Amino acid sequence: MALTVVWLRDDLRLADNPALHAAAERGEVVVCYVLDEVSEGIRPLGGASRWWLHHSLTALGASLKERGMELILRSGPAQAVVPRVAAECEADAVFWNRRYGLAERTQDAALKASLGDGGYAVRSFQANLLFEPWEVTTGSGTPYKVFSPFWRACRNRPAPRAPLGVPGSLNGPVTESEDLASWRLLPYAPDWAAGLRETWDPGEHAAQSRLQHFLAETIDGYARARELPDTEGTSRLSPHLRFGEISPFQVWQLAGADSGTAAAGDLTVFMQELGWREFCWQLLYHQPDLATANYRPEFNAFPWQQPVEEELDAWRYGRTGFPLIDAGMRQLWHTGWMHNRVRMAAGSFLIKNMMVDWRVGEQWFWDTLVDADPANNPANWQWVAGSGADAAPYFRIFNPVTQSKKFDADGGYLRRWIPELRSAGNVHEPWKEGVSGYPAPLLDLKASRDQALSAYQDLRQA
Ligand SMILES: Cc1cc2nc3c(=O)[nH]c(=O)nc-3n(C[C@H](O)[C@H](O)[C@H](O)COP(=O)(O)OP(=O)(O)OC[C@H]3O[C@@H](n4cnc5c(N)ncnc54)[C@H](O)[C@@H]3O)c2cc1C
Repeated sequence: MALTVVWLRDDLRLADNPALHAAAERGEVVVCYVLDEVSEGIRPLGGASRWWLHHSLTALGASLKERGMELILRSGPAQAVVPRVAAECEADAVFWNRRYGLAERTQDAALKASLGDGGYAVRSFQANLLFEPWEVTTGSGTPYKVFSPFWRACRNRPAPRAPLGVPGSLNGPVTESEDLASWRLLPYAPDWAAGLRETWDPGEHAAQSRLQHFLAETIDGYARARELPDTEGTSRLSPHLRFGEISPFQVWQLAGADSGTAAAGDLTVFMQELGWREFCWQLLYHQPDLATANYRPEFNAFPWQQPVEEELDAWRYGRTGFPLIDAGMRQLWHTGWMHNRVRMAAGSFLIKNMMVDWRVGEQWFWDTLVDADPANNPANWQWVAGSGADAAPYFRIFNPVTQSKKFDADGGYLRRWIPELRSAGNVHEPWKEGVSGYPAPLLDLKASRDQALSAYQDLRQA
């Protein structure tokens, strides 16, 4: 009897899981997840992501149990652990869905070779991106560096495939599994995850409900509402997509099927956001050190300032004295998520007003976001810095006051996240009236903006 080990990674779902589907079609299945915190080059998860992973694995284990299956948990170097699991359960095949980071691809290629040598059938599948990064290239075969032509080229390709269902039947033997609690993915002493628990419900069922809710309630008006941090105007699918609890194919198809009711413009903008996700991943595929190296090497000469720890903490914990930045950073600290417009403003403030290297902010987001994504996070930080592909122009410095007046005119978002400002008259510029208990501005917006502009101009002329 054929028996396939399905090695899950960033694809913690049963539906639209091509590796699982193909394995179930050939015979018995063992589903396994490996916590690999030791293999070289694999970026260790941040705290919020570890919290998410724990709950996502719990949800997946429960879904498998309903079908009479066990989720097999192992830790250690995947290179050794996966073959061991395959040998223990006397499998004849190992399947997985593709990953796109260099260290991950290198690991997968080595495993494919060694398992193949050992007589196993090994297959990998496209599951987590709508378009394989190597398939979308310019006429001369090079990767796209600008989003719009990249996305146009994607849209000119055959439409993404229809998603697969949950395999009709799943069965297979049980082999030894580690205890999830022993992995200590959840924070303890202190337990800082109360806000995450209040806000999120990880797992495939919750991801599906969130998508349904978004398409029924929120997609109408998305193009405008997505800019307003005080509105639930976006899908909040990002952590579910990050951990593969839902696939982009499922989102794509359901959103497309909804086109009868939603305005075409809203759908186009939403699908374009999924396109940005594809774009970030193709950037990472072609520049694997996206989280550590400037995409534009001329930025290597940028005069970043050595951050003062107290000032950095003021940014991290929402005490800069600029309400939009503080509201965003407190939302992030409490819920593990921040609205996109505020992410851009908070990033711009750190990089351009405080002149701190974008990598410092990227690492903080990596630790604190539940959707911390190996491609989206560095690509967006580099976009804000101006050092990335198709990046914001160097002279674009978000003014936190103008931004909050424009996108949170009545101050609802600011008041929600900054209790000190709840009864302030001028919530956008509290320093004008002096609100007790709320910090004075960390810096002079105009002087810091001029300083950044001059540094960016020097860089251009160099
Ligand atoms: C400095 C900075 C850091 C960021 N870090 C991350 C990160 O680690 N992980 C992450 O998923 N997104 C990141 N983003 C992009 C964006 O802020 C989030 O994807 C979005 O806020 C998630 O909310 P949502 O699911 O409601 O988005 P929606 O508006 O509903 O969009 C749907 C999906 O499209 C994708 N998407 C949307 N915007 C972008 C974008 N700019 N780039 C890439 N994909 C996008 C996401 O997968 C998102 O879930 C970052 C943006 C900035 C400015």
